[in-house]
Formats: sequence, C-alpha cells, structure tokens
Amino acid sequence: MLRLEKLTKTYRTGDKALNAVNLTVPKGQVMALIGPSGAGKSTLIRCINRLVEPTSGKVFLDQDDITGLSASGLRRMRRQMGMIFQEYALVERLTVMENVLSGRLGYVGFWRSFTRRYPQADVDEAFRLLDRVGLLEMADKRADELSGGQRQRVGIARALIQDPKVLLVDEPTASLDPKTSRQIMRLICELCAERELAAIINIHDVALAQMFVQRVIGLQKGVVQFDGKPDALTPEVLTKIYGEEDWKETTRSAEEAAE
Ligand SMILES: Nc1ncnc2c1ncn2[C@@H]1O[C@H](COP(=O)(O)OP(=O)(O)OP(=O)(O)O)[C@@H](O)[C@H]1O
Repeated sequence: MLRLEKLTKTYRTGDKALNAVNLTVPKGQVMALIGPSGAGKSTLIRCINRLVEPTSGKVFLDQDDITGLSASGLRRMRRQMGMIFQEYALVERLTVMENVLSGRLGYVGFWRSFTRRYPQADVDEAFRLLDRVGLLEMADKRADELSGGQRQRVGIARALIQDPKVLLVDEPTASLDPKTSRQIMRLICELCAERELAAIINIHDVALAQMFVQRVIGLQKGVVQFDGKPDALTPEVLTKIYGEEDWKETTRSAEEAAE
C-alpha cells in the first residue's frame, strides 16, 4: 500500500506544484492521475521515489516512511518502486535482454553490475517477462531497432524485473498511436492485476484512462479536485479539473465503459 500524507512541493522558483496531497493507493489498485499541464502530475510521481525532493509531508510504502530515508536506505527502497517513462529511457545500443536485466542493477553487487554479469535466476526471469510482454523473439535485438510500442514493452519488463510493490508510470502512451496505446495500457493493467501491484499512471488521455483503470485522481494546481471511479468523470467534473470546454466527445458513458 502506498500512502501520501500532506505531500507538498514548492520549487525554488516559488511554484507550488503540490499542496498537501493526501492519497492512499491499496495493493493491486491501478490509479490514473489526470489534470491540465502544470497541475503537478509529474511532480507527484517523482516525489514518491524522491527523484524530486518533497518540501514537506510524508510518503509511506507499507510501513516504511520513504521521506525519512537516508541515501542508502532510499537506494534500497527504490528497488520496490518500478518506473515506466514516456520516452522509455532504454539504453539504445544495448539489447532488449540487457535493457530488461538492467532493472536488476539495484540488487546485484558492484562487480556484477560493472561487468553486467547477472545471476542465472535473473536471466531466467528476464526470459519469462519478455515472453509475457510478447517480446521473446526480440531478446537479442538492439533497443534502437524497436518500434515505440516494443520499446515500452521493454520498459515494462525492466520495471517488473525489479519485483516492485508499486509502479510509477509517467505518460506511458504519449508517444504511441491510439491502438498501441490501448495495448500498452491493457498490458500494464493486466500485469498489475496478476501481481497485485499498485500503480499510479500519469496520463493525458482521459478516455483511455477511463477504459482501463479502477480509479481516477484529478489534480488541479497541486490540489486533488476529483477522486473517484472513471464513470463519475462527468463534463461538470472535467470542467472543474480542466476548465470550461465541450467534454461530451471526450468522456465515455458508464454503459460504454462497462462494455
Ligand atoms: N524543476 C522545476 N523547477 C521549477 N518549477 C517546476 C519544475 N518542475 C515543475 N515545475 C512547476 O511545477 C508545476 C507542476 O509541474 P509538473 O511538471 O509536475 O506538472 P504536470 O501536471 O506533470 O504537467 P504536464 O502535464 O505538462 O507534464 C508547474 O507550475 C511547473 O512549472
């Protein structure tokens, strides 16, 4: 379980990106984070694993207070938080297999990580994960030979080989076509269900979020404006989060969502 208590971030420029956000994401729940540009979505995701240092407030993963950890404690804790990025963040000249195995770098000792020699159990698990994300045949290909959708599948396998408790996902489909976007969202949600993983997905595409997640959080100016089920995202709620617009074509009705 992930719990945020009054999480606040004020950047040095004075921008208050998060304002006392309280949030609990139970084990196995996939939650979409929506909101206009500048609402604080990326900041929220990055404050959880302290890529951005919160100004105040606390983040708990199960019983552990992440905000109170020393540098070495934080390194260990980050193993439990898998991250998936919009631009995949793969090492282009390495193979698919090597990219997936790099998710184990937080676990193996210095010498193994330096020489990139991984235990056989890690290699076996990497093959299993590549099979699960549909890339077994691509294990020896270089990352720069893959399509965007295939790259994101590598990014997903790399996050999962960490054996995380929570997935932090930052705009996973922003660089993908609509069909591939659905496939990637479906895959992330299926994997979270299989592994009882909590996930927070920062996503701009409201309709896509509605199709796949169980819960949506709407952020606006660093404050939670909406917390509920996807089919409760009415045009009125979207106006509250994003401002005045014709939302009828954006949202899916409850009946459609149930299909
Ligand atoms: N490194 C930084 N230094 C100063 N201000 C920042 C920094 N990063 C973000 N901000 C500010 O914090 C606020 C929230 O930004 P953030 O990137 O978290 O929003 P977002 O909802 O992810 O936006 P987008 O959807 O455009 O990615 C904005 O006002 C932004 O200008």
